[in-house]
Amino acid sequence: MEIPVLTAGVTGTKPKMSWTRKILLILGFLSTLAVIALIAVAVTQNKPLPKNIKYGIVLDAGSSHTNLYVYEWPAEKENDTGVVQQVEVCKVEGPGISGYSHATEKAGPSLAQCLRQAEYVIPSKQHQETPIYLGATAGMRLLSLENKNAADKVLSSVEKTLRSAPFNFQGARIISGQEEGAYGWITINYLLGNFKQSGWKKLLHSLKSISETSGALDLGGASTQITFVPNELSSESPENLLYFRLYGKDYLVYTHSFLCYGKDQALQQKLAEDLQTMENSSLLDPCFHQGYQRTINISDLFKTPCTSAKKKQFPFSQLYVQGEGDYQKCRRNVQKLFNKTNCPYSSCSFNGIYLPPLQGDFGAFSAFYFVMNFLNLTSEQSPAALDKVAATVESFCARPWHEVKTAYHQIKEKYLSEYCFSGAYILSLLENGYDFTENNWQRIHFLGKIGSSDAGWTLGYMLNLTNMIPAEEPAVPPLSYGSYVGLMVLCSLVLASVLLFAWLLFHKPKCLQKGIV
Ligand SMILES: Nc1nc2c(ncn2[C@@H]2O[C@H](COP(=O)(O)OP(=O)(O)OP(=O)(O)O)[C@@H](O)[C@H]2O)c(=O)[nH]1
Ligand SMILES: [Ca+2]
Repeated sequence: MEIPVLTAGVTGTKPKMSWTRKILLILGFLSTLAVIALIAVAVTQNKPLPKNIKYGIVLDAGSSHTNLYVYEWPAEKENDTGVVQQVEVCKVEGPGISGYSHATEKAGPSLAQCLRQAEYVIPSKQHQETPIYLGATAGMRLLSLENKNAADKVLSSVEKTLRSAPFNFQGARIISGQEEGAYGWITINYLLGNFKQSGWKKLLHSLKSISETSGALDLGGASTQITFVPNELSSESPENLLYFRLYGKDYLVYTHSFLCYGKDQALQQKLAEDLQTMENSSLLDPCFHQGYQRTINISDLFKTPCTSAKKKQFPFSQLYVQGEGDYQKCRRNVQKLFNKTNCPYSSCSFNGIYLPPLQGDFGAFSAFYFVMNFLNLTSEQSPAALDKVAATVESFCARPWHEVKTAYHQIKEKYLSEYCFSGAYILSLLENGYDFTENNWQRIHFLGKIGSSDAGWTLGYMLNLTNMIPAEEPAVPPLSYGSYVGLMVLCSLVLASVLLFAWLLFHKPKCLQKGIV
């Protein structure tokens, strides 16, 4: 076969460029141009569009107080997981809305300041399209049991105020304990990115068959919720089972809300129980620090449906609580709140409520977090073992009140005085109530926030009401923007190199010919 470059090298005369060579050169040039154009088009065409932000507002009308949350998300990514995030939280001054039972018309106006804050955070041209929801929890559940008329008036007052705000009012209602548990579970799993798994993570999970979702533990002032996906499917107690289809996957979730077992109502229950055996008005209470004193109106103690069954005539109208600071005694005292004698199912938590065997990791938030965080027991790097947690609460309870007050002067006295009781109550609820042991204790992760969003039921509630969690997995491009552009560039470079190589092979330039001759 004749190789033209070698012939040219031997003759030494200036070669005249052949037609084929000219064509190859033009082709090479055009290919390079095409590659450059290809890259330019890929980059410009797929450049993310400027963000179009949407907003949503949820008010969490809890038993102890109301919080207003503002969420935002990019409009074009509505159905993706993990794109909604909290941008603002406003704590409403004063008590929770159920605390306005004697001045119902003041419940709505109490929210005005936080609504103004939301108006400030959300651009005014988007006010009208921003949905606003209010969900009331255990405080209002109790009020409606105690005085339905007052509860309705409180909700009307709240609705009137929310309707007068410039947002798109979507409703103000009491949510059920089941909903509260379920939405808390949705919130944390959405924020942890557990619903939608892509590529390798999905494969890894199916190979190891590990639990894909995290359970949720919520401790409020008036109720507490436990929600998780159990290992075995059981239809023993259908009212505790919920079915969801999210992003193309089925979930059968166990949930239960214990009304009267939030930490404030639990304390009321404990004091009401203590009163039953008292002969005078003075109570030496092991759950408060030595030197701490509190006076409680007996009529207030028995107002709530959580204690009303224990109401009787007492020869005194006020209860004088004196702290004793004895954790072990306090634990025994608190333990009595969990009745484990009767269980009509294969397994129970307490008060005859079905509880399947615990499964997987749990995210524990609200007062679980406030209390454990105060006691420095929330570290994820070195999670404390159960005995260390108990020892920490014990030594905190043993500290005299004057010392605690001086050491933590910046903390509200109401919160500070109750950390000892709350620590003992949390341990009792988790250990005696739900049967957590030293073996699975470290699977509880105490968390206040996930990213910028508070752990709680509100985000899950909004995601559900705005249909932002689809039942089926939305069709998404197989590659992300970055990988797509990267792949385009790589293919183009390979193409260009192949062309260049081919050209060099068939039309070796002069400079490369010397060595051959
Ligand atoms: N230490 C501390 N306690 C708090 C804080 N915020 C609220 N609490 C208390 O923790 C308990 C639970 O608070 P939340 O989770 O807000 O309860 P809630 O939503 O009002 O009550 P539910 O309607 O039962 O859910 C209550 O006793 C509150 O008084 C806080 O920032 N620090
Ligand atoms: Ca709550």
